[in-house]
Amino acid sequence: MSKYVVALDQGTTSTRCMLFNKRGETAASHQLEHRQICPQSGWVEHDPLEIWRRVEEVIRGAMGKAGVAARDLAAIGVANQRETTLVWNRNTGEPYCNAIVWQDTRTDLICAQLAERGGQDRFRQKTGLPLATYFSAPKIRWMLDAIPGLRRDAETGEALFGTMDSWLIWKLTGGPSPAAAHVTDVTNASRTMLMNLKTLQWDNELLAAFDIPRAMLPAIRPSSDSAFHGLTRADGPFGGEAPICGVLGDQQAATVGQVCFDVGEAKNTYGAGCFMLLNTGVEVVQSKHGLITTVCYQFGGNPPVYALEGSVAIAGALVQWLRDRMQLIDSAADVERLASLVPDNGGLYFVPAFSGLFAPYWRSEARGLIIGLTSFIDRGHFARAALEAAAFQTREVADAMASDSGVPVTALKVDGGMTANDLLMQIQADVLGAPVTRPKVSESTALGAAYAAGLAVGYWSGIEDLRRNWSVDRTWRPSVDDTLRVKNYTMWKKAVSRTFDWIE
Ligand SMILES: Nc1ncnc2c1ncn2[C@@H]1O[C@H](COP(=O)(O)OP(=O)(O)O)[C@@H](O)[C@H]1O
Ligand SMILES: O=P(O)(O)OC[C@H](O)CO
Repeated sequence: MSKYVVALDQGTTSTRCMLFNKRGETAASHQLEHRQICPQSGWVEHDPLEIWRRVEEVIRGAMGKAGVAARDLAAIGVANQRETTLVWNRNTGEPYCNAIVWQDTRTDLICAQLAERGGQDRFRQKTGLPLATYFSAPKIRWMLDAIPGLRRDAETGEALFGTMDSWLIWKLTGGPSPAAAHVTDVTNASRTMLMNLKTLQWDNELLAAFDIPRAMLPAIRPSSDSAFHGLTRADGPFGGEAPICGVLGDQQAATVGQVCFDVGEAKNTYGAGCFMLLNTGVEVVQSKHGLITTVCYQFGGNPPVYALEGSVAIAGALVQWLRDRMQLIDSAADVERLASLVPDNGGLYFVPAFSGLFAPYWRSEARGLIIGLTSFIDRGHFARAALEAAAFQTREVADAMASDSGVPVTALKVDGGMTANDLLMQIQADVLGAPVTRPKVSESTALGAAYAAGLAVGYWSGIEDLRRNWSVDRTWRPSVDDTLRVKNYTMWKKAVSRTFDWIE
């Protein structure tokens, strides 16, 4: 019997490889960051070959720490930053350019032109998404327009498009050998703006509207698939053949890792951004309050399960910005120590609209601001305001979820890199006025990808097995009164309104 299921979590800021046992416990883990490339204002890129090298290193690192070989693995699951767009050559394996990251706003004009007919919600009925720079289709279109010869290669199928899952699976299964798998799963496909949410197929009307050739697109598969997505190559980083049977966008993976399998169950993940997903079952529910509709998961031949999502572009990325660009702190963890030096924000609000504002506003012309500056403000207030920004943005999407579902958020399951920050967790409970619970395995994204893979090969027999694995690490309860909570949130909303209409 195989000992472990392995998960790759290719995130916005870093890549992890984690091995899990049957109880969902971590047997080994290895993680590496990659560069955030910002060539001009509003542009964010990743180097696909650098990310592939990180993937190779973390796989070898985690397998080495656990002392296992490919034959010890029951299955492989992949979770990935969603929407980030890559195009590479099938014959050479060379990317045509850097990946355009989900936070990148260069496609503003493409989106605005498409919205001239039908408005921002022109494709929402089919895709669940507003026309926004966030999603893949405008990014593919930008590449097709900007890179000489790419459209010709795309039309013949020599140029391949993929989100990060497709790229990594193609590499792991031997690309550029002709046998390499060019696939994606329904959750990742639902973020491209090219898939019809109901048919789970690429949609001709959408392809025509964005002018994207079908020949460059991957095959769409279930998230958990016993007829696996591909077999790893013996000469690759796993050092042997193992089946890739689980693929999920990272936020959907975290929803699975947090065992939100019932309608009405939700989780919030704090990574580079912040993403709250609410399981809405097998029905497509359209939001009236600025959320998006997305495929949550599809296990084998079962009907897909959908979710409402509140996507916040900048959360942990703001902490990283304080570290790398402002050099206010040496490590992300330092922000907690600095923020703990002050009892409150001292009247300072930091709205990190670096990529415009996502949910619930969808304002691409907004830009970040810091407001409330007085001579009293010091570095501690900056750190505190940066943490509060994640908590206030989460409150806004929680309010939108409550309005859409008619049920208030009375408790929140959380995970992701930022939840290591205990002060942030207390701030979140205070801002929300509801308890916040972190599970023992806070790497829910990797765990969810492992679950999808393990379910496909019978390593876990069903979702009841997975539910038994979930347990509480710690819960934070609100510690401020309602008057203060309302006052602070009102000031936050006022600060947000000042970011609007900044870009002409
Ligand atoms: N102790 C901490 N306090 C605040 N933010 C943190 C802390 N540790 C990590 N982060 C932030 O969390 C993010 C990393 O979380 P992770 O879940 O790995 O994200 P991703 O999947 O986006 O790469 C980074 O943006 C980092 O700045
Ligand atoms: O890499 P993360 O965890 O910040 O997640 C990024 C999201 O998938 C973007 O939609």
